[in-house]
Amino acid sequence: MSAQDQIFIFDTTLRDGEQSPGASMTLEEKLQVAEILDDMGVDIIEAGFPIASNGDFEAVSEIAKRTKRSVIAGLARAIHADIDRAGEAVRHAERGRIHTFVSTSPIHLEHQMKKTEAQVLDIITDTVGRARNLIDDVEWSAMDATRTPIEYLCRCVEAAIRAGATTINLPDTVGYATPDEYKSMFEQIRARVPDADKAIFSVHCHNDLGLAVANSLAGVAGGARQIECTINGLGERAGNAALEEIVMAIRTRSDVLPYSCSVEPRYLTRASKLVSAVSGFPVQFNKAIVGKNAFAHESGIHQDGMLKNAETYEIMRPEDVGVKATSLVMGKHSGRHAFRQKLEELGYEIGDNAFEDAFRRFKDLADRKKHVYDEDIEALVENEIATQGEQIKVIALTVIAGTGSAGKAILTLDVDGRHETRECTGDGPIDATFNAIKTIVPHDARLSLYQVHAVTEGTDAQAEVSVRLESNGRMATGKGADTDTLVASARAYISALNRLIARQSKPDHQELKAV
Ligand SMILES: CC(=O)SCCNC(=O)CCNC(=O)[C@H](O)C(C)(C)COP(=O)(O)OP(=O)(O)OC[C@H]1O[C@@H](n2cnc3c(N)ncnc32)[C@H](O)[C@@H]1OP(=O)(O)O
Ligand SMILES: CC(C)C(=O)C(=O)O
Ligand SMILES: [Mg+2]
Repeated sequence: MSAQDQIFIFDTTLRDGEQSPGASMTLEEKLQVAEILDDMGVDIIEAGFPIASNGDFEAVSEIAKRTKRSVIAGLARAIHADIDRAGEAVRHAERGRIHTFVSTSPIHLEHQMKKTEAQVLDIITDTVGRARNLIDDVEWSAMDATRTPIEYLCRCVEAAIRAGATTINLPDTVGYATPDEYKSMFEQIRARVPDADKAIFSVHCHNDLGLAVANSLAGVAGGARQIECTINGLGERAGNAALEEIVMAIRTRSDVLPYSCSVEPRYLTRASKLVSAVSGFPVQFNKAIVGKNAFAHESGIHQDGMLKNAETYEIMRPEDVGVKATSLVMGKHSGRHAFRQKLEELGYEIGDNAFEDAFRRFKDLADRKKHVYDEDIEALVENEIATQGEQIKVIALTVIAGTGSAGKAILTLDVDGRHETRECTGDGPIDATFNAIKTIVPHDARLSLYQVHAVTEGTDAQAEVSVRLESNGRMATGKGADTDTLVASARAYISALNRLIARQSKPDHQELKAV
């Protein structure tokens, strides 16, 4: 690959990213972000806008002093005081850059700058020249370049290069461009501006129409070799192009994007988490590369494919971006292949009939529960194993409970293949349920333990109930799990009762212990 195919990654999380309303970071937080950006191999870190406040100045200066590898840039308007302040802030950097910008579009010139085209051309020559007197590395940006007539933009770029700008950034400030337009803008400027080859061209895209990454790559196809982007796509309004998406697009599609960049992708997940934590902006679950679901699969057909060969449904390896492993999330869309794999992971080997029963109960559970955790599956399988071959089974339970009346339970049990239903009251719904059991299966066992605990967190968590029954010096403990505590209680009671009955049919000399 030739040197011209190198893409320079310019991260502006600490400047444009911080401009997101509510994303302000403290000095300490900015230092942490700068450190990881430097470690991951970002070429240029835009550390802030030094004239904006003393805090911003201090952050840029500190980052400039501490950063080992990356170029440190400070932003400045086309105003002497801004440029001098930026120069002062990056003075201590191994490699510093002043990034100065001015509007070029008619709407900005008329309404914001209140300047003519000729005045702005003079300002460019003057301010880029001033920056260049302070430092060798000067970037000039044409704010709102994509809404600027191409002839005038050519003259502005020419003036900036002539005054000493080494990087020319043509931002899509308001996220208005389409990929073809953006590519064509770079092609035209590079073809028409004298000495265009003396500068590196740069893209800076906003995501107002969701095109920031596509536009950035289109700009590169048009000849740009620097990409300005942010971690998690943080930035003004809908944000900037996301660094992690750019880096992984270049790596993953090297067949059609023949460029190299020096960012080590293993840091991407860690950087994303850090920026999310310090900015307070959560990362959406389905965000490309760094979203919680970017390497997670729930549907059976995809899980089946993943188990056979990960490339069936994944175009990147999770470990390449710092994610430990693909996760096969168990849920209502999962199939038998994934369920069996999960059971193996959890250390269960069960026969085909028990497997089918457990799978059916898992599907029922997943229909009722948003997240099915490993603990849920463990509870379900333990229950399946424990109740295999049992004489009595819970078929249905309806409970009426509340203030002002006794609890009522309508219970159907399968006893040796016969379904029997009884309605009973009690001191609360659990007492009513246990009374119904006693009515269907009369017995003299005493309840000596009743315990409930939640298998996982959340209001839809499964309850795991333990029940211990004692009779004639023998005891048996049963467990039941369900999202409904009352159903879990009935199952636990029945499980204990089945065991007690089984034990009572064994010879007397066998000592019975709690299971
Ligand atoms: C596309 C971008 O992301 S641009 C960067 C945006 N980022 C920020 O604005 C964050 C930091 N900004 C700030 O802290 C403040 O806006 C400051 C310190 C820069 C300026 O504050 P103030 O002097 O109070 O001005 P205010 O912000 O109200 O208005 C901006 C002024 O800068 C002018 N201006 C805007 N861009 C430029 C530019 N590139 N070059 C020169 N002047 C500019 C505006 O025309 C306006 O000037 P006016 O006061 O003569 O009308
Ligand atoms: C300051 C410039 C580069 C900018 O952020 C933009 O135009 O979006
Ligand atoms: Mg911007």
